[in-house]
Amino acid sequence: MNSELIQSLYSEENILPVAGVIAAGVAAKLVHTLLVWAKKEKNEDPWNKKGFKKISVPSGKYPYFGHSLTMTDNPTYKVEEWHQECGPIIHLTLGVQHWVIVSDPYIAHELLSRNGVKASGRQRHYFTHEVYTDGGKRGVLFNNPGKKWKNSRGIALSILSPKYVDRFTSVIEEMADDTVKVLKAASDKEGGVFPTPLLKLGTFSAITRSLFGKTSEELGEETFKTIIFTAEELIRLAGPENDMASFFPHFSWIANCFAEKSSMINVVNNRDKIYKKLIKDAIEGDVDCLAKSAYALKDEYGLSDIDLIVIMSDLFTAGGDPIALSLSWLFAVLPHHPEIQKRMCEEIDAFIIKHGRIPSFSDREEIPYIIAVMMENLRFRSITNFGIPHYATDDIEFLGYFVPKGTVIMNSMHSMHMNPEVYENPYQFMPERFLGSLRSWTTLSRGSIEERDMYAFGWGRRTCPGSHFAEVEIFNLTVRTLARYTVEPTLNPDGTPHLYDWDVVYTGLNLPAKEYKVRFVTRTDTPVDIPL
Ligand code: HEM
Repeated sequence: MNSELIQSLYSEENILPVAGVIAAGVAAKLVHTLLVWAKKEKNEDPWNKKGFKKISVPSGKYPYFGHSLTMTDNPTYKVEEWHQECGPIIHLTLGVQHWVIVSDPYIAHELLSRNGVKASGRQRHYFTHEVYTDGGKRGVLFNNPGKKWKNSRGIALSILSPKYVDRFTSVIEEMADDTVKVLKAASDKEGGVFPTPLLKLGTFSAITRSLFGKTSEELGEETFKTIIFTAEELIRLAGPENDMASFFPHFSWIANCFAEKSSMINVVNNRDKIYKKLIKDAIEGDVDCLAKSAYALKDEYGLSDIDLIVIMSDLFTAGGDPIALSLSWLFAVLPHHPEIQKRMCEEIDAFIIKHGRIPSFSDREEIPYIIAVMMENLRFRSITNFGIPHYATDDIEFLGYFVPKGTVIMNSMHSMHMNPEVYENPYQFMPERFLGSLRSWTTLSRGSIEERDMYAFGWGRRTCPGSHFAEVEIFNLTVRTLARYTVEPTLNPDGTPHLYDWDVVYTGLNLPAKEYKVRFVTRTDTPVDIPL
């Protein structure tokens, strides 16, 4: 939550404008608003329904503004604190919105998966609902469940399934090599590199190649930049800061002054123009790509050209950032654990000695330690705060609790992955905890709760459809880096290592690593030379 904006809603400057008459009017409206709200609060309290357990309300709740004034700029840590105070299920209020947040996987499963029919909505947000999905009519990411969403998600699940994605194995491997090459060159040039931006370019390029048959170079700098900018703007505009009226509807007149309506319209216009051309070029071109497959399925799923545009934009937007952020966390963590890195390199070397080549994704069972490190990395640094919030489209009764219709339901991803009831020594990076767990991320995230041991891909009917693509990309970039290089701390002027602390930057939906630098150092102990 943007605390400056919230503070400004509270500030005298905003609440009592200078002109006396306006001030009186505003004050009267404010009093009226608070009276109406107080009366409503008193009359109806579904949160204290008889016969149900009460969901704990953390400290720091103020009249009307609820917890919004105590929610810090980094809600991940604040929510973790609140879970420590109140337990694994908490009830926050932010203005008129009620949020239930869960840090226990079994409770999340009961609420979000077993009650999936009622708990799989997306909240009405001015930008995502009215503008981006054209009134809730299109796409996968922000659309509400219904026939259109089911069919859009059906197409996404089909084209992102192993059957389709594995057609691009060699392309994804080649593109991973390109990214590794760029990282190494940047590291050599400056004596260290902050990998996130280059990883983003690499993964966005792999996605455009798989979706539309064109790499970033083939698309041209201008178009590639516009796609990335559009995706990043979209994520920014989808944040709660841009929907203050739905938190504080009585103050929508102030919130409207802050709303960036023209940016919202621009983003959607850009989206339509770019993706229309990308899809057209893809279906007319000779190169195999996922947009072509989606186009071929379009009629069967009863979807129009504009539906396809929104689906493609959803996939690009949801897919690029998390892969790069997760890899960036891995490269931030590895220099702190040379013993882990050594074991990863030894495993890759043993595979290369046996097979004479770098492992492919289909060889994953032969390199179980690397698979365990990738899992531990997703657990140790969740790349989203709360996944994508769900919304109760009906009243839900579960495990003796009652969650009223209209509640925003979230899984506190970080708190869940750091829950000591679930993971031993959760603050330690310990890949061993996942050794022996060789199931793919897709099987894991869609499997039974008893079999799940990592929760990064969300819940129930809305589970991430891109988990296979993500796993293949992260696998290839990890293996193809460590087959040639180790990830080392940068050096201080006196030659001593400079290890960066790892910390997060809060950016709304995602949790990237704060800027750090590492060196990619050529290994001298590889069994054979694997040129790039
Ligand atoms: C490490 C990488 C990734 C992580 C951790 C991740 C995580 C998530 C999470 C937590 C959700 C929300 C699930 C929920 O609402 O319960 C989600 C949704 C989604 N993800 Fe991913 N994701 C990743 C990569 C990808 C990729 C590569 C793609 C596509 C190419 C993708 C496409 C989507 C889409 C379209 C949705 C919306 C699904 C819906 O609302 O029904 N994701 N992802």
